[in-house]
Amino acid sequence: NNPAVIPTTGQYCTCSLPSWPTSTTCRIISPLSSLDQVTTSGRTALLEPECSSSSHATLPTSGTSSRPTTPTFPRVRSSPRSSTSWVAASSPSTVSQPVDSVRKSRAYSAASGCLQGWRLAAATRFMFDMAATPLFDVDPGLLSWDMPPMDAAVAMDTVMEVALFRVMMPASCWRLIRWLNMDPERKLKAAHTVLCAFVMEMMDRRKVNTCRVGNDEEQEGIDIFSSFLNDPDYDDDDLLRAMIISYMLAARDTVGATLTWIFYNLAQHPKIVSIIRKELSPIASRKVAAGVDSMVIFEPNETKSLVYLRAVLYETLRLYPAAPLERKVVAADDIMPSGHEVHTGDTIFISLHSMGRMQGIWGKDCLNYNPDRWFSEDGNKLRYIPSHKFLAFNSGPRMCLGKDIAVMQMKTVIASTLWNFDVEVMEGQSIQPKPSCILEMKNGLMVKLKKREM
Ligand code: HEM
Repeated sequence: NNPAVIPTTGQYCTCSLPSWPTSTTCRIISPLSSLDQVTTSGRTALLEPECSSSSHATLPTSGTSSRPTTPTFPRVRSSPRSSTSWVAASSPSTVSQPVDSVRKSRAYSAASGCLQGWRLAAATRFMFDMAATPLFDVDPGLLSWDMPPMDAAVAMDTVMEVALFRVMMPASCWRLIRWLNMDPERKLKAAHTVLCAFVMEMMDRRKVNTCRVGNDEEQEGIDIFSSFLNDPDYDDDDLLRAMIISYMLAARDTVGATLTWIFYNLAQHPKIVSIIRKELSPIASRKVAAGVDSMVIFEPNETKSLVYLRAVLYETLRLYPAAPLERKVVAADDIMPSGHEVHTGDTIFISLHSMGRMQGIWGKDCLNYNPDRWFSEDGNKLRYIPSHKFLAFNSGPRMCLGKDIAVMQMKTVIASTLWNFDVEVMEGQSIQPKPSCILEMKNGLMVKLKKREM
């Protein structure tokens, strides 16, 4: 309705993600344009909204290969704490080496030197199991004691890596590479084979237990795979397999990356943690009264009504959108509300990462982590924010189909973790985003979990 006017071409915003493409036809267009009208490929327009950060820079216009410098993310300040129950790390699924200071810390030695293996295995395995469960209602069991091989999880990492390459490259380029069977397309092919085998196995395991379900009410509570099995449009196994792989890719790293940013932000905002715990308290008390003694686990239906927790999720996704870059292709010539002309075949990149930090959209405190902004004036209920303003789950007909599942999964994980543990981010880590289609932390996040005394 009131698009931000971005007057000049060729600006590049350094508070955005690193490794973004510069393009010969690089242009800047308002983010509040009508997204429905942009959909299929050709020239590239870079939709890089104005940004409120002081790191905003102007780079030379079209035709340059210059890139913005990587934004510097804060280093985590040290905080003196001694007792450690155990050490955990969330996302990303591939972490190279633990940071030196972390390796030297007491926590690391307490974990008998196997922290790195644990980080890699647990974060990846947890997210994989979590993504697979609503899909198949089959637990792949990656966290079981015998630590089965996780080829499918590694294959998914490869797919995400190559996805970024494909997003940045013109289709003709990666198609040629695919035809020549060279990397990264060759790696993608191998990963695809592994994923297909995994999905086939899960489908076979699941089909054994599947029964037909009828109306919507009966469908409630069934896994996603079963709902496809009962749909005559998906009676082709290849199509079904492709659909399931899409869901796995859409579901795993988005939730994993968001959880990481949530715990990172909460560790710096103890007041917000207290408010979340206050919101959880009545549910936890009921459970304790009913006889739960050690760990209080929050079930999905119990977290539905937790509005403050939802606001925390949205606030995190505003500043750290799991899918930071939307790529759209213009279906028909048009003029955007901002006055920018777009032409059939133009490719448009929308930086959700920048949009979440724009003063024109979120106000003067746009860079502050403040869940209260999501509440109505009286502070009682969540205010309506249109999806074209808060684009983290996309807007229009291609909106995220897993939004409710994602919110439910994240709420249960955060509620159960925060109620039972104090989460402390370990000192000395370099917090940086990773150049990827998903806004993951480059080095993961190391935290100490200490059982709360209650
Ligand atoms: C924090 C969590 C998540 C975020 C931020 C997120 C965000 C998004 C975004 C931005 C898109 C649009 C992509 C595009 O077209 O460019 C999308 C699509 C999609 N998402 Fe999610 N997603 C999340 C979790 C999930 C989960 C858990 C599932 C499945 C269980 C899921 C399933 C899908 C599917 C199937 C699509 C494709 C929809 C279509 O093209 O019609 N997502 N998601």
